[in-house]
Amino acid sequence: MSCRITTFTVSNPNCSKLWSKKTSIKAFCSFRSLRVSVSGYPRGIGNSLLHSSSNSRFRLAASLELHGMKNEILVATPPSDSVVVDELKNKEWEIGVLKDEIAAMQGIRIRRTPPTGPPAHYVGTFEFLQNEDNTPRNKLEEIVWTKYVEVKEMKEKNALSSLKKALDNAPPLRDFIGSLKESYLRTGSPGLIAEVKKASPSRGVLRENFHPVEVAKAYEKGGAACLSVLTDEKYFQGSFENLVAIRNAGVKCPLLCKEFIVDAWQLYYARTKGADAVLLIAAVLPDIDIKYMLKICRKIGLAALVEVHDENEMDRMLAIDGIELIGINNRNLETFEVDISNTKKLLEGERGEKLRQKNIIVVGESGLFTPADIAYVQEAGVKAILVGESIVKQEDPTKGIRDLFGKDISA
Ligand SMILES: O=C(O)c1ccccc1NCC(=O)[C@H](O)[C@H](O)COP(=O)(O)O
Repeated sequence: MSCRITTFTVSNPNCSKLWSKKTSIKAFCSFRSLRVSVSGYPRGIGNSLLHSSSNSRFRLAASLELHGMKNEILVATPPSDSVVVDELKNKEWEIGVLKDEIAAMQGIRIRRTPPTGPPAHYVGTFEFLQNEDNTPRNKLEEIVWTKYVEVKEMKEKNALSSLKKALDNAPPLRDFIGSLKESYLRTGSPGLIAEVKKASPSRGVLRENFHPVEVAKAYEKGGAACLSVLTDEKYFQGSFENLVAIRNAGVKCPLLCKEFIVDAWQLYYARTKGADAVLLIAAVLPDIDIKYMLKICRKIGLAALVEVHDENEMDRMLAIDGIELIGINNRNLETFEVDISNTKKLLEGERGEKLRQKNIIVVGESGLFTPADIAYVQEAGVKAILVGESIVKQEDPTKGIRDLFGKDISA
């Protein structure tokens, strides 16, 4: 597929002598990524604009027509010592775009990277100005794009090799799934994963005077089997400091690191910070990533809560071996619509049968406020629930748990 360049200017006088009237530019697209090649360029420099940039410095402004859309592109050639790094970044981005193509084939709508270029704040060889296709289509996609950049930066500060070494000193693992099962047997009600969550994109701030350790202790006192700790800062006002603080405060409930995992590096990071379990979202991760991440979780001892929201995601996860815990989210993370009948819908018929055959524990997630809600999802087949808003908002979260179940589940 080729693209037409409608205008270009060479704006750096230092390199203008390298250009002759004969110079022409072609742009090629593969998987919607862009390659620019230059002909009529002096010999020995090569005809790829990117590769030749190590020998000269110049800027090229071009307006490209791509898929019938105008894209304003600024190609800024950096000093030669950063060319390799930038080319690697571009390659990484191209791989991300390719992965998105594969994910789309599995019905995944969330794109991991902006399709027409790296995010606007990305500074590399290509700097694409914002256009419609480069804007996240919904909040979940925005969170994922932000997380992708965030994780890249974190990885630069904490190499995987150091994280692997740090695993030796990580706090001892607690049995996340075992605790849910034990609670279900003991209380006859779904085991509670109580969420330590200050705010959310759909509900804003849920608890003004938020003291994560106090909330965690109150949940434990109220009979929670496990805790879910939000670690995302930008959208949930959570943090890894909260996770560490709760762990260090002597809370015994196993901890789920509630994070948007887009890279296996995050699994190691979560473990070094004291997590016993992680969340893998099927709407975000293609099957190949889920399988790979499950393998790593097993290797480092983390339990994995695999979250689905619709039939397609449930069927994809039922086809993957080794999943022990599936969460059905009643909240659509693209629209924020909450409907607890989603849990029932996904547990009906063959799907429910298959889940039972595979001994998978199902967790009902989001939008649970009353004993009637708990009874409804339990009747549908869940043996555990994940609850945030209805209990974190209560002045006394211990009492919040009692009110939610309509009974004391602590004894
Ligand atoms: O809660 C949100 O607004 C949200 C937005 C985007 C992605 C994820 C989001 N929430 C994660 C959850 O699903 C909930 O925190 C969790 O299931 C508890 O739900 P709730 O009891 O309704 O607070």
